[in-house]
Amino acid sequence: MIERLCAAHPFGPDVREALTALLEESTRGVVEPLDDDAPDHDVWAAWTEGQLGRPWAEMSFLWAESYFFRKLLGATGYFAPGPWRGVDPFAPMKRAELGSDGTAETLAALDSLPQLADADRDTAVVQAAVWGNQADLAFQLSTDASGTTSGLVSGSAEEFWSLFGQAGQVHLVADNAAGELSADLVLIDRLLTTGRAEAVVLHVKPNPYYVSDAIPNDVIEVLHQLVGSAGEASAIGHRVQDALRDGRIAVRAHPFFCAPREFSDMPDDLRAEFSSAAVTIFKGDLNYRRLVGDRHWEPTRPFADAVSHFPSPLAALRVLKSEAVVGLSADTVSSLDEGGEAWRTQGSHALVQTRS
Ligand SMILES: O=P(O)(O)OC[C@H]1O[C@](O)(CO)[C@@H](O)[C@@H]1O
Repeated sequence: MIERLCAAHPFGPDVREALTALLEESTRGVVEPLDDDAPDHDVWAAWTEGQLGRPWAEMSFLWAESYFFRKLLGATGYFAPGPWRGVDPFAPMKRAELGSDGTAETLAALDSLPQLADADRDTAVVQAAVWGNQADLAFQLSTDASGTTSGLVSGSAEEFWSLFGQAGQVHLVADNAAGELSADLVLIDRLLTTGRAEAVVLHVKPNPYYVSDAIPNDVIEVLHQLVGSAGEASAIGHRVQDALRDGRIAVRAHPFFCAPREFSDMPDDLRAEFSSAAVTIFKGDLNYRRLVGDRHWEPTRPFADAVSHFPSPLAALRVLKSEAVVGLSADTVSSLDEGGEAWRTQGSHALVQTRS
């Protein structure tokens, strides 16, 4: 990742040295404090309490990844006065994905939506939102993911839609930008146009994170792409734009979304927001880890038990890329295990799980 960033940006010696030092620290060293005075310094001081001086190799996966991305931003000068302030170091990679043939094909395929019967259209937008999560640049950098799809290990589009009764405020906790976020905006448009949601809050990351995670600027980029496309993609883009203008869609970026913490530890203000939601939709693998707890659970543990801490009805739409998984039937687990594939981690299986 660091090599890719140095190839993508004309960083000077100071930034390159800071990135090399981060590579050394995170692969062979101990956890060092932040050496910048960014506005989030104090909040990170609390999150790093008791962790400084410990070898990186001993830190939990979730904690280490979040801290790594925070340190990486510090090293690129994201928080410091100078030319790199506020520059998303992952923007070239996200832009390449957004402008790719794959994304263009996905957007062109939206033209078939208006011809579908309502139920089929419902299924199609949920499937697109689930499998859109395959397009994750951090995962592609760390695995040899082939992009093949093997189906849902749990749940269905029908289960997802059964969560929605009377229209209320729906929250969507987004994951990746570009292709995945396009599919999320299509889902949001469906929620609003079918009257299942009267308003939607779209939660994105406050800072660049996990390479391709969406930040507020990515919402604008994806919207431009939709509006500038032809056919149904453009129609959806215009409807989403109108909904942003009249407040039916709000975009928020709470600092907790880049925290090395699970959702059971979320701060009171965020908990209060979710408490008023009719439904909260969680996208992606990392949000799932943070939702059910990033542990080696028995995969048959009921999903409702694992998310009992969460204050609103919820749905998780996720491609499996890491070990944590719950809510599967014993038969599903044994047949997946017998298949001999790395089904939990290779990004070829997905799930839809809900709790009303
Ligand atoms: O974008 P997603 O679906 O949250 O996936 C990110 C996943 O990729 C990884 O960074 C690498 O496998 C996981 O740690 C993480 O859960």
